[in-house]
Amino acid sequence: MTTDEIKKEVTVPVIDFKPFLEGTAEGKENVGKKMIGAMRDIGFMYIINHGIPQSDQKRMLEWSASFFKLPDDKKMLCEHPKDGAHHRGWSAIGMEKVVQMVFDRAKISELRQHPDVKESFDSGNENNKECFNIWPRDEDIPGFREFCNYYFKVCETTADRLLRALALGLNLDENYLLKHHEESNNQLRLLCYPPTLEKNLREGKTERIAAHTDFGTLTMLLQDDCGGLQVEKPSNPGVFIDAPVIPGSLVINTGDFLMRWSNDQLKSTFHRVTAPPVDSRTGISKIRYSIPYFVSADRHKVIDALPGTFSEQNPKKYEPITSGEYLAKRLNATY
Ligand SMILES: O=C(O)CCC(=O)C(=O)O
Ligand SMILES: [Fe+2]
Repeated sequence: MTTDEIKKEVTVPVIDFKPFLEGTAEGKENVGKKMIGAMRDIGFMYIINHGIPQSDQKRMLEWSASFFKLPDDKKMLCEHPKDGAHHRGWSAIGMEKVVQMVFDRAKISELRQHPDVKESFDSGNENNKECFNIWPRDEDIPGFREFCNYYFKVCETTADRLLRALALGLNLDENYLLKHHEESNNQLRLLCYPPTLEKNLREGKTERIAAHTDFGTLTMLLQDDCGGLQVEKPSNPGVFIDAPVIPGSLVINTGDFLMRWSNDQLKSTFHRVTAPPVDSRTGISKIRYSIPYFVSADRHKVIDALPGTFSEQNPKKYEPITSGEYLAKRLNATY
């Protein structure tokens, strides 16, 4: 498929990353400008020709399916800690409720009465001793840990390239954003949404993932062919458009931290997962697998509004902050 053919079908822009990978100064800057344009307009984009082999994407989805098919007693051995800040390991259905900017305990409990119908498994940088990974036993799923770590690294390389493109698109030094992403604080999340009654999803009686924004710098999402991802129209709050599956692509979206860092010039947009656009004959939406990779900045480096995002007419809106301070506040409200 070419970008022109895809453009007719979708509203979230499709950006071809190939010119960046080819490496000419002009090609790299053009891609960066398009990405920044998408982040300013809608906060979401598809990236095609991002450099992650489709065979790796396919294998990661297969490993994810194998993991979620393990019996619960095996998955319990790598259970996500109760401490909300340690985002590693397996979360059973109903453990997590995505809660948007609510910090009041009573209110969070109330919202959790309608849990998101999903299971997840989180892993991160294998060398991080503080926020260590929590794996299933190797004998229960041999090769899983190795492949997750491999795919994590592949995503890391791609994330670094995206950050370089974005810096160029902002007329900054190519390494400007990378210098804030040296610790690899990223998170690989395997998600499994079990078969669910479409009627309940459409009527909002159950949620796959409720409308939310992501916390960090940016998210790179791989989705299987189920569908159901929707993105809020910035021009029309409350109205969501479908972000249909484009095989082999990555869906990239701005996170809240980058929005703040850009003095709100780049949008972190609400998105959710609901029933796929087309009704099935059974009335039951098939299982959905998706794999977001959350890119986060170094925890202890202070950020202030990016150069070029503020002026006398458009002053800085926020105090300087570290990513650690910012994320701690957000994560504690989710778990
Ligand atoms: O499952 C999806 O496609 C979306 C996941 C998502 O938005 C998230 O985990 O933040
Ligand atoms: Fe998200």
